[in-house]
Amino acid sequence: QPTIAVEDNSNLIACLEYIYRILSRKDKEGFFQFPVTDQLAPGYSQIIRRPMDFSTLKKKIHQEDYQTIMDFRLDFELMCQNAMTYNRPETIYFQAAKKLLTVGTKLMSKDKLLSFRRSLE
Ligand SMILES: CC(=O)c1cc(-c2ccccn2)c2ncccn12
Repeated sequence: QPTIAVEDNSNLIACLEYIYRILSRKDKEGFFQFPVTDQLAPGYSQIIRRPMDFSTLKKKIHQEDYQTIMDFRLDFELMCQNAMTYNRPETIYFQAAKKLLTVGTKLMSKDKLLSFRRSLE
């Protein structure tokens, strides 16, 4: 009776939840908690082709859409880049995105992930 190999993603999900919580708490103004609406940001859905926000990141973690921390990091970076594409550099949204991106990049830096992965071996 062949056993179906089911990936045990529980460690990965616990890691992603931990990283998500740290980053989400950095967004004190709540700018990134939910999808940006065209009411808030005129023309947003025409300019930003792949919207992303913390509520979507969280949903994808629990839907097990992320196979690695790097997959999650790509969506996190997309969320910050969107804000730095739509909003002008002098806006609070652009500056909040830039700060958030710095925190996330440090938290999920390549060397950190590498040493973490080695610690699991
Ligand atoms: C993230 C982003 O680009 C954003 C969030 C918001 C936002 C999010 C929640 C409450 C108020 N504003 C926003 N408003 C206008 C233009 C852009 N934004």
